[in-house]
Amino acid sequence: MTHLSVNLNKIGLLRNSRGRDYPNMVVMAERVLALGAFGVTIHPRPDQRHATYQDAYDLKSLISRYPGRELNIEGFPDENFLKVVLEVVPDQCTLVPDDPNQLTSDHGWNLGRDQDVLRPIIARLKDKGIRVVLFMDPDSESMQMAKNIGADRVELYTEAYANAFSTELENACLAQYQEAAQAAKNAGLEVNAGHDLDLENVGKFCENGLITEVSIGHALTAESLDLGWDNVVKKYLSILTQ
Ligand SMILES: CC(=O)[C@@H](O)[C@H](O)COP(=O)(O)O
Ligand SMILES: NCC(=O)COP(=O)(O)O
Repeated sequence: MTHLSVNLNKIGLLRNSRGRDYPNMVVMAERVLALGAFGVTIHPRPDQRHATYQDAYDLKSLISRYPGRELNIEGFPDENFLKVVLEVVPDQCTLVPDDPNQLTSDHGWNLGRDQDVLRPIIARLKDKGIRVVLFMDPDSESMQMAKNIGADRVELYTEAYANAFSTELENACLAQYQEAAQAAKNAGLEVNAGHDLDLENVGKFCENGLITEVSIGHALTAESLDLGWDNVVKKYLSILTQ
């Protein structure tokens, strides 16, 4: 079984496009929790184009009413982001090496270069009891270093898998991810995954039982335009609990 954390970034994008509080982030979050999702994720970027820092506080209030469910806040650990995370104290914080002007997340950490910067940041978050996840490419060689600098989990960046799915490259690509996931487990890390996962490709990715949690938002929101929000969430939950 793999936990589903619904990424609400695109709810924030739609909300922000009209300058009103509709759709409401907390209402949409509570709907997925009521359906059985394990948690919700937001990725407040420096320009707050979609999820905002205020959303983090609001979702923390919500999740505190759902014992056993989790709030995951993703982002680049600049001082504004860290201030919010250290005040909100989510269950999990996923550190992502994004530049402010990136369209979306498109790479994992280079720990050989970034380890000395990350180590004290990880320690500050863990001192508050926050589980720390590093957003990583599927590189088996980097998993022990992720553990050595204090990470609790890695999140495998799955865009390459999504692109390979249903092509002749799928099996080789999936094997690389499974090798990286096993290397992470061998290093004492749990394994999350996310980016461009969808109803078609998520089941194959998680069937090996190595993935603790997937965070899914973009495709889930787009699929909801055809199938309905609640129906899509139920479909993901059905796939992930098989
Ligand atoms: C880290 C990652 O791959 C996603 O969680 C990220 O949040 C996507 O960000 P956008 O929703 O801004 O594309
Ligand atoms: N970390 C991945 C995530 O939270 C959602 O990514 P996507 O499903 O919006 O591509």
